[in-house]
Amino acid sequence: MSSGWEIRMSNSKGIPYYFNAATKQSSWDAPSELSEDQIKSLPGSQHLSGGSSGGVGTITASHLLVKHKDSRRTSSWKEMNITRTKEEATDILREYQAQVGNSREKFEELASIHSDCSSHSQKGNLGPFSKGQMQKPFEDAAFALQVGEFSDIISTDSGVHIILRTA
Ligand SMILES: Cn1nc(-c2ccccc2)cc1C(=O)N[C@H](Cc1nc2ccccc2[nH]1)C(=O)O
Repeated sequence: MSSGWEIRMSNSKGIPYYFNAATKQSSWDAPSELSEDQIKSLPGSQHLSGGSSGGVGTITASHLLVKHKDSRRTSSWKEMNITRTKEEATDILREYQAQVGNSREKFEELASIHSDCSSHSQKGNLGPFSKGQMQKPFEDAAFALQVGEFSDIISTDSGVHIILRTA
């Protein structure tokens, strides 16, 4: 007998939630009455990180990148030749961090406007990725996050970043 539960993807938050079509209940957390195996067998389980769509150990994250003169690529969709220093880039990103607080909406707004990554066009969303795909400092920080959590400022060869894990 089906429990009526299914897993859906929240478009506004970009993270999965549990919905029961019979009772119309919805919850960000897995229903306590379901076992791990039952959850993995629910309709929509591919939305769970590590589901069939992304493979084992796949997460989804967004980021806001500020490049500097020592970045691997010193141009972006915004600027042909980025000359700010790493210290200046970090100060800029700290200001964005203060404006974002814990707001995903504000983060996406600022990433869309200010991120020096071409993912700015997707509100900073990089899509799903597994270990071994991103620069190591970025991967380490992103995989250490819980879904919905922001990283502190981290540095890669591309510049300085703030990461939000979304799935
Ligand atoms: C890894 N990646 N994904 C996208 C992307 C994803 C979805 C939609 C559009 C662009 C862009 C990039 C990328 O490497 N962008 C670079 C900057 C950059 N360097 C990164 C290092 C780690 C993670 C993300 C990063 N983004 C650029 O534009 O110069």
